[in-house]
Amino acid sequence: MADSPTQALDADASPFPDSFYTPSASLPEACASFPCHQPDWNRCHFFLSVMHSYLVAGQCFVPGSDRFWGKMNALVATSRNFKRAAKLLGLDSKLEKSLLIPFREIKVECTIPKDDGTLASFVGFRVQHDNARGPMKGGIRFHHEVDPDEVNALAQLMTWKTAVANIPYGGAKGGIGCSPGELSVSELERLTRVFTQKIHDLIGIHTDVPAPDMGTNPQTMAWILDEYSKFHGYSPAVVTGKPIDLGGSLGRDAATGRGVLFATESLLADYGKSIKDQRFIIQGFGAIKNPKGIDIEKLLQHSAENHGIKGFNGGESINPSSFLTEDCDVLIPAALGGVINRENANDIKAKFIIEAANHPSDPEADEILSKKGVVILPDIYANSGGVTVSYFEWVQNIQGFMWDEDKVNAELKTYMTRSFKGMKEMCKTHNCDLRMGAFTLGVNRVARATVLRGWEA
Ligand SMILES: NC(=O)C1=CN([C@@H]2O[C@H](COP(=O)(O)OP(=O)(O)OC[C@H]3O[C@@H](n4cnc5c(N)ncnc54)[C@H](OP(=O)(O)O)[C@@H]3O)[C@@H](O)[C@H]2O)C=CC1
Ligand SMILES: O=C(O)CCC(=O)C(=O)O
Repeated sequence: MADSPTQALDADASPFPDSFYTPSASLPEACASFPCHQPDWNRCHFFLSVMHSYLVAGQCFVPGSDRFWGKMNALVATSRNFKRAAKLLGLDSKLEKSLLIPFREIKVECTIPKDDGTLASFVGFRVQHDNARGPMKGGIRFHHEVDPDEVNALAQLMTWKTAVANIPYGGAKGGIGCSPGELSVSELERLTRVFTQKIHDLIGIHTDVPAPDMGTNPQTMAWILDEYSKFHGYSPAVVTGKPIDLGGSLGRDAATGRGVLFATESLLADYGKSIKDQRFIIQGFGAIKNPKGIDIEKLLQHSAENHGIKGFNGGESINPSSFLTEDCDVLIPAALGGVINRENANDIKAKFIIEAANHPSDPEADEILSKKGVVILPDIYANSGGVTVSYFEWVQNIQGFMWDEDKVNAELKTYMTRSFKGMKEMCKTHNCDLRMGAFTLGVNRVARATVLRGWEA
């Protein structure tokens, strides 16, 4: 994987054509644009293997990389969407480059004693992508698949997402490559505290404000808050998604999901449809189906009591590998990135895809799905409810005044509805799909703020 994704993105520094670094350069296409001018799969396959040490893995689809087949590198995919938006907006190329390159990339080693006394080392990342519109904002992920390119892509997505939501933030994202399920609570606490010790002077209330993401939760935020406060004094606004007892906001826990609900309502209303008439697939809770509907209360209760959905009698279990391509009207991927790609896009039966997860579909899938007439509500709008209520939490902490839950939810609805309208207007202006509508909305706001702040050193 690329240690420095921005370096990997700088195609000027390489003898290879731009197309070689783009995700559309599938192997045969890359062959055609290669110096050997030999559109031969096997020769290029060999050549790519030999060049492994020169080219940066993950950016150039090195054979053997899990990014080669099907799943596109997250940073390449995100940057490609950004570049399409920059083109639609007619951005100056220097401004475009400046918006793409992250403000700061942090990589730290985190070693902790495990409960059995042995040592375990992990790598933690925080990529601070852009702060033109305000403090950088974004979650911290604990997951075994965390890699620098993906953290970089997620940080970039946060920049456009906060701009789409029109909240006064930039974008950042962090992560530690670990399997949280295999660590005890005390090991997770030590890991979180060591990570915080390594980054505490680079985050802050007006600099960079972390929050939960996959594998982290309010308890993780409480540890970060406590560790940070040892260095800087008690500072609840330094993280959001905290437990309510430490200044967390009512409604933050459910905010991402509630935002997805408002987003789905807006989209379906646009097509003269409503939620109650649709059949849904929601990824991220386990693979069961019931054509008559699932009793969510019972499922939640079963899951809490049994640590998962296994044994739930209100539905039949299905194969996780065919889950996304089951028959339905609305598909909501709500777990990992890259799950909808050129390998399965053709088999998707849904008419609408609501991206609750970050970057669940890549540009190759977008192209296939658009030809099939599938409408995709993009992540940087669809899942922006989480960071929007994080903003409300930060505001409450700074004001020292707590809002009631009805106010939080009502404000969230106002923000989600407003962003939907803004995104649709951009679709009209630029004659584009919803993904580009959201990207042009976000990128344009960040570009304007950047230019207004000026370039004086
Ligand atoms: N938290 C937030 O506020 C926001 C999160 N997001 C995005 O939403 C997505 C989910 O994040 P979040 O809800 O915080 O994460 P959580 O860790 O709370 O939940 C993730 C869920 O996904 C399941 N899961 C993990 N791996 C897979 C897999 N390979 N296939 C199917 N399901 C899987 C997990 O199951 P199990 O526990 O069994 O592993 C878990 O139930 C991410 O893409 C995140 O970036 C977006 C905006 C805001
Ligand atoms: O709540 C936040 O600050 C960030 C949430 C997040 O990581 C996301 O929207 O992807």
